[in-house]
Amino acid sequence: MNHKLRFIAEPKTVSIVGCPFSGGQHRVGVDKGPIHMVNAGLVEQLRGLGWIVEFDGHHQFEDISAEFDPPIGKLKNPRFVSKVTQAVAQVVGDHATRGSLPLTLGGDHSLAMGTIAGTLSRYSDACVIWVDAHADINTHETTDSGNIHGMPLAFLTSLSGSKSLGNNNGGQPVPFSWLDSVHLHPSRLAYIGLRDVDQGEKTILREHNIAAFSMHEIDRYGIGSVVEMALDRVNPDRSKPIHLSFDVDALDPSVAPSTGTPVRGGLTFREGHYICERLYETGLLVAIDLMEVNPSLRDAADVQQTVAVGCSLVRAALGETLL
Ligand SMILES: NC(=[NH2+])NCCC[C@H](N)C(=O)O
Ligand SMILES: [Mn+2]
Ligand SMILES: [Mn+2]
Repeated sequence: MNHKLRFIAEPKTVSIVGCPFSGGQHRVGVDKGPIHMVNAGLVEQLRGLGWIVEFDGHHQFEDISAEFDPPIGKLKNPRFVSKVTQAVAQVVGDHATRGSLPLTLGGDHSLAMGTIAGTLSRYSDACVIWVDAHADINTHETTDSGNIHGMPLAFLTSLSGSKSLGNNNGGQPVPFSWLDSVHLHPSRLAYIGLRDVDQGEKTILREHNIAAFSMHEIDRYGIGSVVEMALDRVNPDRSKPIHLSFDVDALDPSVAPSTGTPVRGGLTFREGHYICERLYETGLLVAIDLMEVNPSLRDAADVQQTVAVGCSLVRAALGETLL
């Protein structure tokens, strides 16, 4: 069977957006994730699957020193995260507009503010499948950690925004004001793999009736049914473009140990791959994120395993395992 991608031009092209960025959380090293994945041979692997692969080096993000980026409310590094994600939105949007499939390698998950905004700039009706142990939908009010990688979906769904950060930034635009015009409707978001959701996030998921499939539902119905249930909620007639945002910590720590916020009881190797394979098979994928690989955590064997599994998930999402 020949699996065709509906929205991607032929010959099918994937554009790797390497984002060595860690400003959305506090552990150093997650910025090395994309470098390790590319060094592990990802470009050649994707060419081996028949893709034209564009990769012209990792992004260079100009640091904003902490001195010029004090917290706003509880938010840490708001100016830096805002600036980087804005740049990422532009790049991802440009690739999508050319009919290529942007593959963003993180880096921490705050980057998804950029990737999803970029996708929406080209495909305003896109839906998001968010595979993660965490809901990443804390607002400026509910966040305990102040780490913006736990908040991208609050900004994308406009639960948080520049307006909630006040309007005084020394004459500079308030961080995240570039996102003011971006709105991901909560009915376009579905989660798979959740198991560590903060109390305030649970309230948000309930109040906005967001499709959330936790490990409990995966145990109960099996991953095959859960992916269809998620698609039924956000893409009932299987016609809208899909953005896949995959946080490697969705996988069980025994499968992907090198990540900053591991939570036990996660997806097996096959469950993670099944999600990717099935989304590819729909023909509706338009963008992929693979986030939170942190090669500075755990020993060399664990790092090698996590990087390898990250590459393998990407290959599965780009058609490797389908016959
Ligand atoms: N992308 C991630 N790994 N996010 C973890 C978020 C953890 C926690 N919920 C927080 O707000 O800080
Ligand atoms: Mn996570
Ligand atoms: Mn995440």
